[in-house]
Amino acid sequence: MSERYVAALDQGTTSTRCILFDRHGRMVSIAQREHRQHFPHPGWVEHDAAEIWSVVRKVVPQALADADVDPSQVIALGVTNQRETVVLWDRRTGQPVHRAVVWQDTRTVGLLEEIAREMSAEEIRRRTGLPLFSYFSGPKLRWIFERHPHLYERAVRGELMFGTMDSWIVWNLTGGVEGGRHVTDVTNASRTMLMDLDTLDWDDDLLDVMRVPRAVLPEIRSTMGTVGTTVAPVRGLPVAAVIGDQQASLFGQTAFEAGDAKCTFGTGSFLLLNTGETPIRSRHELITTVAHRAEGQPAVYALEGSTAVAGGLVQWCRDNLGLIRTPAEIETLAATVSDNGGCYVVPAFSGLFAPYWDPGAQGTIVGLTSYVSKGHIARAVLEATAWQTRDLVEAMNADAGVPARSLLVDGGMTGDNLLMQAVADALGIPVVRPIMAETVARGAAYAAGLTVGYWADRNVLKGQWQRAAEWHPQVAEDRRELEYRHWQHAVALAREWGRRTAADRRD
Ligand SMILES: Nc1ncnc2c1ncn2[C@@H]1O[C@H](COP(=O)(O)OP(=O)(O)O)[C@@H](O)[C@H]1O
Ligand SMILES: O=P(O)(O)OC[C@H](O)CO
Repeated sequence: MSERYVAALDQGTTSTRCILFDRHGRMVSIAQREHRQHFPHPGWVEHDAAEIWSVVRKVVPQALADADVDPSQVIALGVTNQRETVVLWDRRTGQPVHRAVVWQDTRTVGLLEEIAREMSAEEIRRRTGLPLFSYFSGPKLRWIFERHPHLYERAVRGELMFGTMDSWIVWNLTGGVEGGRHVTDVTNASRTMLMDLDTLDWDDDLLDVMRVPRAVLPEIRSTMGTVGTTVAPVRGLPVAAVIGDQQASLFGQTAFEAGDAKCTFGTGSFLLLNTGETPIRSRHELITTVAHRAEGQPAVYALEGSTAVAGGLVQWCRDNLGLIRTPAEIETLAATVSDNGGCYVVPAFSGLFAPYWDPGAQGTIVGLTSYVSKGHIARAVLEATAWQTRDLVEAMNADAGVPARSLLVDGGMTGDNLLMQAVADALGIPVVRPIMAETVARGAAYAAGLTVGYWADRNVLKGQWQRAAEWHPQVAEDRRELEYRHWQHAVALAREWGRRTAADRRD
C-alpha cells in the first residue's frame, strides 16, 4: 500500500503554507506564498480574503505535487489560521463584501467606550476571558455594520456569512456556494468576544452589544473532529481539525499537560500556558482562551499573553525604513555593535497588548544621540521582542504563582540567534527550541492525525519532540534589571505620548 500523509494548511498574517507530514512527524513538502497587507489609514490593517483563498488554491496542490503525493494518500487535513480577523461574505456569490479587518487593526478604539456603556469591560471579561480591546472580532464586526448599514440589513436577512479566517477557508474548501460547511472551532470562537467561555456557545447579550445578527454566525465545532471533505482545490481530503494558530503551536510543541507552556515569535508573539480543563481567570492582564477540544471531551483551556508586534517590527524596518533587505539581515546589522547604545524601541503600532492593554500607546524610539548608529537601532528592534517577552513572563509567573524555569520557543524569528540570546538574557532563564520549526502547522497536523487515528495517541507525538538549540543567560543580574527598568520607562513614555496627543489625532 502506498504511504499515507497528513496535511496542514496554515493561513498566517503574512503568508499561507501547506505542509505534508509523514507518520514520523517529518515534513515531506512545504509550499508557501505571501499575500498583500493593506494599510489604508494609520492603525488600519486589512487583507483581501479572496486573495487569501486564491493563495490557498495554489499552495495545497503545490505541496502535494512537490512530494509526488496523490490526494487519496492524504488521510486528513488540519486547518490553522491567524485568529480574530473578520471576514464577511455573500452567501450566494461567495465573494467577500468587505476587506477582512485584521487582528492588528485599531480602528475600533473609539467604539470601545460606547461598547463599555452597554456592557462593562469586567462583565465582558467574565463571560469571554478577554479584555475589551480592538484586537478581538466583536468590535470589528460592530464597526463594519455601523459604517455600512446596508450590510447590516443584508446580514439580518441572512444574505451574509461571518467567520474568522478558518471559517472562510473551510467553507471554500468544502464547496463554497455549492454547500460549503459554515463552521468554526472553539479555539477560534473563543477569540471573537461573542462566545461564553463556560458554555462554549454564542452569547445572546454579547451578540446584541456587538450588533451581530445570529444569521451570520458559523456553527461552533470541536477542534478535533471531521467537519467535511474538500471539494476544492483538490477533492477528497477529510478536514479533520480546525484550530487557531497559537493554540496549534501549543499542540505542536506537545504541550498537552496543565503547566506546559510555549512562546511563538512570528508577526506578533504569543505566550500560552496550558491550564487543563479549568478556565483560569488571570489577575495579571492575561487572556483566558480555549487551547483545544476533542469531540465529546471537555475543553482544555490556556492563559495567553499576546503582543501585537514582534517580527512585524523587523518587517517594518525592511518595508518602511529600507534598513534591511531581508528579515535575517537584522541580526547581521545588530551584530555590528555590542549593545543598544542606550536606545529602546517600543513598537506600539496597535496600541500595546498584554499586559498593558493600552489602545492609545504609540510607537516610540527613545535614547537617541549622535552616537546611535543603525546597528544600535537594529539591536533595540530585537531587544524590544525580548523585553516584551519579559513583560509576558512576569505576568504569567504572577498568575501561576511559580516562576518558569525555562521557556520553550518556536516561530519564524527563532532562527535569529542574537534575538534568542537577548530573550534568555532578558528573562534570566534558558530558552529552548525544538528541531521542528513549523510548530503551528505541526499542531494542526497532529490534531487532524489524532482525529482519524493516523497517530495512536499523544504519547507517540511526544516521542517526536526533539531539542535543537538552547540559549543560557549571559548577562549579570544587576545589568539585566537596569536594562529592564529602562525598557519600562520607554513603555511609560510610549503610553504618555499616546495620551497627550490623543485629542489631536481624533480630529
Ligand atoms: N532571522 C530573523 N530575525 C528576525 N526576525 C525574523 C527573522 N526571520 C523572520 N523574521 C520575522 O518573523 C516573522 C515571520 O515569522 P512567521 O512565524 O512566519 O510569522 P507569521 O506566521 O506571523 O506570518 C516576520 O515578521 C519576519 O519579519
Ligand atoms: O498568523 P500569526 O502567526 O501572525 O498569528 C496571529 C495571531 O493568531 C493573532 O492572534
